[in-house]
Amino acid sequence: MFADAPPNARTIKVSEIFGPTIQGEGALTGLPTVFVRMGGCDYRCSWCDTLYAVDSSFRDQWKPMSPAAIMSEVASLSGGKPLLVSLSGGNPAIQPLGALIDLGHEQGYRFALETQGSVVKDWFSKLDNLTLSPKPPSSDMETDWDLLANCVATAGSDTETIMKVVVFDDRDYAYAKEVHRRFPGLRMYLQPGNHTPGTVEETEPTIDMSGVMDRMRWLIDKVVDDEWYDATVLPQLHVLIWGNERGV
Ligand SMILES: C[S@@+](CC[C@H](N)C(=O)[O-])C[C@H]1O[C@@H](n2cnc3c(N)ncnc32)[C@H](O)[C@@H]1O
Ligand SMILES: Nc1nc2[nH]cc(C(=O)O)c2c(=O)[nH]1
Ligand code: SF4
Ligand SMILES: [Mg+2]
Repeated sequence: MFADAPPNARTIKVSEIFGPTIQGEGALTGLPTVFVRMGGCDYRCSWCDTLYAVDSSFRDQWKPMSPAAIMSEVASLSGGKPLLVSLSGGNPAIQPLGALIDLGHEQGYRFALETQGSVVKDWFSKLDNLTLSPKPPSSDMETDWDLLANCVATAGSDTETIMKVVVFDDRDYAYAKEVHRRFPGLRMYLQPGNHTPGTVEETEPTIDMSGVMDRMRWLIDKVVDDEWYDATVLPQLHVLIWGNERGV
């Protein structure tokens, strides 16, 4: 299990590294990317689609890795050619990722990170792209608006920061509008929720694709009827292609 260096302050807990695939969500949708998924999360969203990187029963599958070991695996997947690396989780903001980003940048890679905005790190300013995905009411999580604003401020102007809100219902839609009201300068991405994301027992269940499509159509109608013309509505492209499959 501990093939890498023993855990220390710079060791990163990794659930999985996979790709290249396409980025399936948000502003970078369609771009070839290698994913590095960190283990552990300070949230527990009711509909989380990656419980294997959240629930502590999977902890022994999260491998402590050094930045060099992670970049070596990324390079072996990409054939040594620099590309976009997407850092996700779990909440990747819990991990010490500054040295990893520095090392990857030296080698020509670019870094995007997805986080809910509940933990702020000074290395956010090193990222090329930051996707903040604050959680709407259907998740059963509470938003700390000050922490979210702090994430935006810490990332600064050299990082391209966007907001991506998952929407299941009318209350979630109203929440997304509130995010936009508070952060009018940031592009808003609306992502329809997948209500069949799996459980701790079954991490790759059959997806209700027609239900996901129904929600996508409902969300498009909602945005158009509301004349919210600077919002971008996008499905989880990888989910449309591969359903709930892991590692794609
Ligand atoms: C699994 S999370 C990991 C990163 C971070 N913890 C976060 O939530 O932003 C990556 C993205 O997947 C979204 N997501 C998780 N479960 C989902 C579901 N059932 N339907 C649609 N999007 C989902 C999250 O909202 C987030 O935008
Ligand atoms: N292809 C692909 N795109 C993604 N965008 C965000 C993902 C995530 O789970 O964070 C994800 C993922 O797991 N796969
Ligand atoms: S914050 Fe992200 S990883 Fe954590 S439980 Fe919610 S969706 Fe899952
Ligand atoms: Mg996912």
